Formats: sequence, C-alpha cells, structure tokens
Amino acid sequence: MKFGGSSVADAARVREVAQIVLSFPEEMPVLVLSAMGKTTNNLLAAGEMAMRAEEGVEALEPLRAIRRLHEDTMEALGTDAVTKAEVQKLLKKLEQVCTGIALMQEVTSRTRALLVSFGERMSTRIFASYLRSLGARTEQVDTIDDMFVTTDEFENGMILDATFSKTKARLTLGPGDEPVVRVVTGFLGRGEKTGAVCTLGRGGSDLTATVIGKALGLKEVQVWKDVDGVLSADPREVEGTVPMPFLSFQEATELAYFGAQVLHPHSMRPAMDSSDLCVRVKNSYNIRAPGTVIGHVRDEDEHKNWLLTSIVQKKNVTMLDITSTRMLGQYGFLAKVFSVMASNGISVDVVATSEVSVSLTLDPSKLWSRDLAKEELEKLVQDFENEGIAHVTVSSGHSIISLIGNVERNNEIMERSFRALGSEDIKVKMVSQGASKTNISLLVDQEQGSDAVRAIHSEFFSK
Ligand SMILES: Nc1ncnc2c1ncn2[C@@H]1O[C@H](COP(=O)(O)OP(=O)(O)O)[C@@H](O)[C@H]1O
Ligand SMILES: N[C@@H](CC(=O)OP(=O)(O)O)C(=O)O
Repeated sequence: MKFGGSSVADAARVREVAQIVLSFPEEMPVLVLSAMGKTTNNLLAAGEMAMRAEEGVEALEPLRAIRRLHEDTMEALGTDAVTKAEVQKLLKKLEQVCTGIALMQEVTSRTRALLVSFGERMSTRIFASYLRSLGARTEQVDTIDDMFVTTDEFENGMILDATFSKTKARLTLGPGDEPVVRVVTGFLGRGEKTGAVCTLGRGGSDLTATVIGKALGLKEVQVWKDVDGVLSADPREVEGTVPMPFLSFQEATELAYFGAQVLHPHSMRPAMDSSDLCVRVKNSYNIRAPGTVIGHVRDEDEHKNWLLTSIVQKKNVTMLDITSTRMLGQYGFLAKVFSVMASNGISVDVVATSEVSVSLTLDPSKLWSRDLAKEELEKLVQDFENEGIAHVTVSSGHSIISLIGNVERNNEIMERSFRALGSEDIKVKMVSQGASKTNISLLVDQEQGSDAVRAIHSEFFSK
C-alpha cells in the first residue's frame, strides 16, 4: 500500500491512514510512504535558498517549516523518544547539508537527491512509531540501505535488476518470523557506481510500490492518493471529472508520460512485467470509493463500451517544422532527422509527417532552462542546416492534448473531438497517432490548451 504526500500531510492524516492500514487485520501490508505534504518541495527550496544564504541556514523559512511540521506531528502523535531522537538527528544532518551548500555556494544534482531523501526518511519513522503505539508490530525500512539499486542519474535513477532480489530478501518474512508491518521509504535508491543517494524522479514512490509488488510476487499494489482514482481529466483544470473503473497499463503509461501527474511515468513497468499484478488507485480521503484498477487487459464487456478514458495536457511544448523538398521521400531522410536529434540529446514526443515536412514536438522536460533551451535550439537548427536538410522553423508555447482511449474507434473519437474544438474556435495545428494503440495527440496553442481539454471533456463526459 503506497500513501503519497497529500495522504500523510499532517498528524490528522497520519491517524486516518493508520486506521486504513489497520482495517486489514488479516493482512500484513508493506507500506510505502512519501514525504509529508509539501516537504519535498520545501527541501528543494531550502537547497536553492541555502546557496544564497548569508546567516545560519536554520533560519531559512523552508527549513523552519520542515522542522515545525515534523516536530508538531510528533508532538500530536506522542511519538516515542527513540524515534524523536532519530528524527532530530535527521533534521540536524539536513541543516548540515544546507550549511555545506551555503559554504560551497553550489547545489549539485547529487546534493539535491541527498537533500530530498530526508523527507521520506522522517515520514516513515514517524508513521512506524505511531502504528506501534496502536499495538501493531512495525519495522521502518530505508530503501537506501542495500535494497533499491539504481543507475547514477542522481535525481532520476532507473531501477536495476539487483533491486528485485535484494527487496525480496529484505521484505520476505521467514517461517518463524512474527507478522510485522514494514514501513518503507518511497522515492529513494542508491546509485550502483557512486553509492550516492538517488531519487526515482518526482512522484517516484508509485514506482517504489510497484517494484516491491513485483519483487514479492503480490497480486495487488494499492496506490492511495487524494482523488477517487484515475479521473477523466485533471480535476484542477476540469469540473465534473469522473473516475475510471479500469485502465490498461498501456493507457496508464501514456497518461503519465503525456502529463497526468497522478501516476509516475515508469511506475507501471514492474507491474506490466508481472503476469498477475494489478495496481489499484484509491482515495485516502474517501475510502468507500472503489478506485481505479489498472491491469493487463479490459474484460469483454468493458471493452465493448470503451471509448475515451482520459484527456491529458502537456504544456510548454516546443515544435520543430522541418521542410525540405530535396530529401523528402528519399531513403534516409527520417534517419538523418533523428540522428541530428539524438546527437543533440533531445528526445522527441510526437511526430507528424506530411508530403513536404516533418513536424516534431520536443519533450519539455529535456529543455531544462530557458537560456539553455535557446542555445540548444539554435545549435539544433544549425545542425539541420549543416546536414543540408533545408529549412527548420522552431515554435514554442504549444500544448499537446492527448486523448487516451480505444483507438480502434478513433474515427468517432476524432470526429467528436474536432466538432467540440471547432465549436470553441480552437485550431488544431498537428495530429498524431503514433504506434500506440491508446493515444491520439493534438497540438494546440498553449493558451487554448485548457479550453480544449474542457471542450473535449464536455463532449465525452457531460452528455
Ligand atoms: N487524470 C487524473 N486523474 C487523477 N488525478 C489527476 C489527474 N491528472 C492530474 N491529477 C492530479 O494528481 C493528483 C494526485 O497525484 P499526486 O499529487 O502524485 O498524489 P500523491 O502525492 O498522493 O501520490 C490529484 O490531486 C490531481 O489533482
Ligand atoms: N516525495 C516525492 C516522491 C513522491 O512520489 O511523492 P508523492 O507520492 O507525494 O507524489 C515527490 O514529491 O516527488
């Protein structure tokens, strides 16, 4: 069972979640917890501010907020003295790391990963202590202690195979062992080569949960959030969203990749690799809601009525239009285009080709900062010119609207979507339905992006 930051945001939420966990007396779930509330964001802010700090870093507001939240929570829950001491030690170490950043006037990716790790390391200790106070046998587990092994991208480590055997060994109860609830840190691992603390990328606790599910051969991983499941669109953008009873892993992966914050892009992979593991998205604020089951295939009945699952928007998208009359249609044109992209280390999101041009959208996460993006794009355009691929135009400020649904009925999906967009006078600049069987992508101007999502959502979910 995984509980995200919003589910363990304060003492009251911790009490609620503990009741959810204890309502499964016959089970001894493995719990995966994220940092409390907005602690991860506060830790990142503390790192940035520490770089410019003059006086002692402990005065920095994000650090004060972190200390206040965890001390107040321990006070309210009556945390035992040993755990209190452990958390105080972590808070002290956190301040030392920030002091180091202030002295060095620099915060590296490796340091940021270490910085954010304090969130999950504290939340799991406090939660385990509270469960113990309710009479449950519990054990707090740090995945950075010889359990989750990742590649050495400090803030986006990929899970390495060694993780599965280590996790199985660490969490499997022996024949004589007393049943115990393990409270495991989400989001964290350790780089195989550097041995440095690494994170699995923002939202990575979902991935921690599915990795554990696969390692232990579980039937179900429950991901508890603050919504009734995977919804038909982002509830912060669209009114009247409805929870989906079922999603395939592929739909969930496309949703996450194309911008739905609700699931981590890589979190479905371990579940997809396990023949009988499903993921259930539940709401810790509304435990009666059935939630969304994410599994391999829809059953027949489901499939018959299945049209559109969800609409998701990815903003801040840059598009390249590559026009060449000389090379189009000739063997190797596309290969040349993609080799230029690869040599610049820029990943492509969506492609649409026409008789005389290729349009590519660039994954915004690969364009970290405005000036880097500008330099990077200028070099990219220059490389295309040098390759003699002819004219390239760059345009930014687009949104990709992805329609995750039954692409076998894409005529109906497209016809109704274009009608909805037309009635709002929203212009579609590119359409792409890649190899994916579940995703049709439309490119629109970013300032019309949310209106586009609302118009399509109203067409399919408000009738
Ligand atoms: N299609 C969607 N379905 C459900 N939630 C969505 C969707 N798109 C965006 N969200 C947002 O994702 C949030 C849940 O994801 P997240 O913040 O990662 O939860 P947690 O921190 O509890 O794991 C919701 O509060 C919601 O605002
Ligand atoms: N705390 C980490 C990991 C995570 O998955 O958080 P959440 O479950 O709140 O999305 C983050 O904020 O990215």
